[in-house]
Amino acid sequence: MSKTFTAGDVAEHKDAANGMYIIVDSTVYDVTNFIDEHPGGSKILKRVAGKDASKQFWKYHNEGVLKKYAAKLKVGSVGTGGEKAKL
Ligand code: HEM
Repeated sequence: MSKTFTAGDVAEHKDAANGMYIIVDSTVYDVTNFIDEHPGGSKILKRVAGKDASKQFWKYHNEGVLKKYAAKLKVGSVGTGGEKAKL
């Protein structure tokens, strides 16, 4: 599944009720089911749910982590409203 989101769409996914999304380098990841297995802990991920966490992500991980988890967690990318309208 791949979809184009606005930052506003992602911001609505900040808790368990709507699911928790995070943005890393314009890619949107659904971490709802991953949060309890995150080796860095659930708390830190919950804090950035709904936001662009690129800065925090690259502070603690390398490219290999994304390669390993993208297939499982990626739900789309962030674009402008215009791109979304074309879908
Ligand atoms: C798609 C999102 C994420 C995935 C798939 C992910 C995955 C992982 C994995 C596999 C590890 C184990 C260490 C490693 O293999 O490098 C880890 C550790 C960690 N993660 Fe994440 N992570 C994500 C997002 C985040 C975010 C947004 C933060 C910070 C806000 C964060 C903070 C940490 C911390 C602090 C550790 C522990 C580092 C250490 O023990 O040295 N992670 N994460």
